[in-house]
Amino acid sequence: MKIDALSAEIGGRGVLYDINLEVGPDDWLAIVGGSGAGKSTLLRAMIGLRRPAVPTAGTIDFDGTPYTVTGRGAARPGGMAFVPQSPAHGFDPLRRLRWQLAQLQRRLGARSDVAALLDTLALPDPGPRYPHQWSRGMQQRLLLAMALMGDPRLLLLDEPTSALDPVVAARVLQEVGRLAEQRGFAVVMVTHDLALAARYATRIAIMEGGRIVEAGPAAAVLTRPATPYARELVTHRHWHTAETQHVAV
Ligand SMILES: Nc1ncnc2c1ncn2[C@@H]1O[C@H](COP(=O)(O)OP(=O)(O)OP(=O)(O)O)[C@@H](O)[C@H]1O
Repeated sequence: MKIDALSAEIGGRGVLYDINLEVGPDDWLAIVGGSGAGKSTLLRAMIGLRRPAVPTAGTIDFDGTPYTVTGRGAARPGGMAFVPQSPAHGFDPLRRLRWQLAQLQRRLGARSDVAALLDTLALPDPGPRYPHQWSRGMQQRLLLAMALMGDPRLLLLDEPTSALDPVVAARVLQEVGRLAEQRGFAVVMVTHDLALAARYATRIAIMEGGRIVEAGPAAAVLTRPATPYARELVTHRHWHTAETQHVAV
């Protein structure tokens, strides 16, 4: 994916300014930054969602198919899957999980082995349960399984571990990494947690005030931060990165 000069606003107020970003087929990009920096807005723009933020400029090219994000009814190409931050935004609360899984399977055709995916993500068969009868963490993992059922080439994760305890979070992200390698998809992950980005991402983009203030290979951003905000984020930490072990800063 290549994003060129993307800007967006909510109710006339700018929330993204001149975003330029590339994600390669084998990348795991972490978008890091404080609350309100625009991380979720950027992720939503990537997948073509035009609410609440409306893109006002820019183009996005995915897999060689450029699409203008500003046009009305701008259609995004297939091949992307999005897992929202809150499971409440992913499920119909009044339908059994089993029914929701079956609907998706029907729509996609039998592209993935659902039982194997559930097993990989340490989930039982949902049986007759409704969404509220599963913990938020289980719901979030089920949304991830459902995103992977469509065999995406790009998986977009918004705060994927926010509902998970640290042990489960590590296991889930490890599985995502394994599946990404096995099935050949790229990952874009929004997170507050720079340690998480350091552990899994190959590239890191740091956002502040709707702008990307720094982006590059994870090891470079973590060891040689060029901007004051990035320096503040990474100072006095010992990071384990996907590329290097024990990068001492
Ligand atoms: N529904 C909304 N209505 C009005 N403003 C919004 C809405 N959603 C987001 N914003 C504003 O857009 C800006 C970017 O928000 P966004 O959620 O993208 O930030 P974020 O970096 O993902 O934050 P967080 O880490 O807290 O989720 C913020 O200033 C936020 O207040």
